[in-house]
Amino acid sequence: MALFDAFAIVDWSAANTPTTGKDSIWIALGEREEGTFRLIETVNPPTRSAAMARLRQFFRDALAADKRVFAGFDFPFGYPRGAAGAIAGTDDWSALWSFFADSVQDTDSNTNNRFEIAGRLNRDRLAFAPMFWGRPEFQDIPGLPPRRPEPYPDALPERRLSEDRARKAQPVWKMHYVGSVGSQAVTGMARLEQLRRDEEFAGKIAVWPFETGFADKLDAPITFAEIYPGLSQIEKGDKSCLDEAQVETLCEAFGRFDAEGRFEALLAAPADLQGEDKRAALMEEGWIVGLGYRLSDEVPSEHDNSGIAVPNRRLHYIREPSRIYEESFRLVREATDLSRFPEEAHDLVIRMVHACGMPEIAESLVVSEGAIAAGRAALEAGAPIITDAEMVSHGIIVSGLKQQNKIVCRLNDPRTRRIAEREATTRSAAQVDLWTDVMEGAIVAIGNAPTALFRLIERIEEGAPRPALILALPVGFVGAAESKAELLRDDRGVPFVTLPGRLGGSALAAAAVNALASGLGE
Ligand SMILES: C/C1=C2N=C(/C=C3N=C(/C(C)=C4\N[C@@](C)([C@@H]5N=C1[C@](C)(CCC(=O)O)[C@H]5CC(=O)O)[C@@](C)(CC(=O)O)[C@@H]4CCC(=O)O)[C@@](C)(CC(=O)O)[C@@H]\3CCC(=O)O)C(C)(C)[C@@H]/2CCC(=O)O
Repeated sequence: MALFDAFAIVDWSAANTPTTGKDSIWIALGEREEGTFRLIETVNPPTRSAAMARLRQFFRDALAADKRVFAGFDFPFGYPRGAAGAIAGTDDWSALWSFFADSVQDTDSNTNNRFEIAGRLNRDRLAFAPMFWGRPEFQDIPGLPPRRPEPYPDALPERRLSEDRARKAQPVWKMHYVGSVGSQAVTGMARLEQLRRDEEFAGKIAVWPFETGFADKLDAPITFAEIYPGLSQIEKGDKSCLDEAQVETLCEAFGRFDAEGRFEALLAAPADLQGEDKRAALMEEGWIVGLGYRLSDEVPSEHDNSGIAVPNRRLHYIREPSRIYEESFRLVREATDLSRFPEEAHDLVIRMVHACGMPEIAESLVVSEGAIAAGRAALEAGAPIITDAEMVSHGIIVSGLKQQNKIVCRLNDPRTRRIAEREATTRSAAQVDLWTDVMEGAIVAIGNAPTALFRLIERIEEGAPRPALILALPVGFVGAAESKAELLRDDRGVPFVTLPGRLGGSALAAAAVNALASGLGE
C-alpha cells in the first residue's frame, strides 16, 4: 500500500544572494493518482523565503485535501554524535534544530549569518573541538578557518555514520567549497524548525527517522526526511542543470516506488544498523533515505547496497571541456587571494593555482617587477621558449603562441650527455651550455631541475646572453629551494617568476607560459 499521496523533493542552497539556475534551490512536486505517479511542477525559487512560501502552499493544499506528504531535503538533519550536546546542551536532534532556528538570521534576500554562527560555536561551545571550517578566503570570520585545520580536532567525530556509509557524502562541519553541505544544514534546519513551530503546521509534521522510528510510525500528515541525490547516478540530460534533473528524477523514483508499495523499504532501518549506532541515528545523527537499502533481485542494477537505483546509471561529472575550465577558474578565483598581485599578473597566478590545485601557492609566489610585461613582450616579438624538460615543452599550448614561438629543450641533444659526463653534472644542467644561441631575449621555463637553474645563474654571471624572463619553478628536495633562493638573492637584472621552497614542477612552468601567451583562454 502507498504511504504518501504527494511528494516534494528539495535541492537546498545556502546562497547569500538571490540565485537561480545551477547550485540554487530546486523543488520538484508530484502526486500519486490512481495507482500511478506524475510530476506536477518543478520550481526554482531565487531565495529560501520564496522556497518556503511555495512549500507551505503545497503542504497547505495537501492538508486541505487530506493528502499525506513526503518532503525530502538534500541537507543533513543532524550532526555527528556528541555534537548536539556540545552545541545545544542535549544529545537530541530537536535541541540542535531549535538552536539553529533561534540563532540563524536569514533574510528574504538570502543574506544570512551562517559563517558567524559557525565561527562563534568554534570559539565558545566547541572550543574543545573547533570542528567547523570553510569560508570564502577573504571573508574574515573570527573562529572559522578557511581550510580544514591540520591537525584536525578529534574530540568529536568528523562524520556521521551515514556519511561514512554514503562514501561521497561530505562532513557537515565543512561550511564552504565544492560539495560542502554545512551551510545548507545550518540554514535548512533553521527553516524547517520554524515551519514545525508554525501554528498552521505544528503537530502535523514528523521528522524521519527521529520521530518516525525509521519506518515504525509513518502516519503523520507531513513527513520530512533527509535525502542525498549522490546515492543515485543521475545525469543532467536535457534539463537546464543537474540540480533540476536530480529533484525530478528522485521525485518520480520515490513516487513510483511508493505507488508500487516499495517505498517503505527505503525508510526502514537497515538490518545492519544496530545497537549504539542505531540509537545515535535515531537520537541525533539522523539517516539518509535509501541508504543501506538492498535492491531486490527483480531490479537490475549496477549498485551495491549503498545506492538507490534510478533509471539513469552514468556517473555524474562535468564533461564539457569549456565548462570544466570555466568552473575551475571560478573556483580558483574564489579560493585565491590575488590582492597582493598587480592586475596584469592575475591570469598567471590563476593558471598556476589551477595547474597544481593549491591556492596557497599565491601566498608565496614572487613575480618580480616588470616580469609579466617582459614575458608578454618577448612572446609578442617571437622569442623562443627554452625549457629544462620535455615535460614542460609538452605542457605548453602551442595554439596559444601567436608568433609560433619556437620551443627549445636540449636535454636529449647528443651533445648534452657528453657535456654532462665531462663536467660530472646532470644532463639538465649540461644542456644550459647549449642554450647560448637562443638565450638572448628568450623566456626560460624551468619546471623540474634545480641544477638547470643553478647553471643558468652561473651562465648569466659568466656573461652569457640574457633571457627576457626566467620562470624559475624547479621542484623537489635537493637544490630546488636553494637555487630559487639564489635567484631571489640577486636576479642579475633579469625579471623572474618563482615559488620559493620545494614547490614547483613542470606543470606549473608550462602553466606560467600558457598564461603569458593566452591568459585564461586558449
Ligand atoms: C634529481 C632529478 C629530479 N627529478 C625530479 C622529478 C621528476 N623528474 C621526472 C623526470 C621524468 C625527469 N627528471 C629528469 C630531469 C632527472 N631528474 C632529476 C635529475 C636526475 C637531475 C635534475 C636536477 O637535480 O637538477 C634529472 C636527470 C638529469 O640528468 O638532468 C629526467 C631528465 C630524467 C630522465 O628521464 O632521464 C626526466 C625529464 C624528462 C623530460 O621531461 O624531459 C619525473 C616525471 C619523475 C617522476 O616523478 O616520475 C618528476 C617530474 C617533476 C616535474 O614536475 O617536473 C625532482 C624531484 C625534481 C628531482 C630534483 C630535486 C630532488 O629533490 O631530487
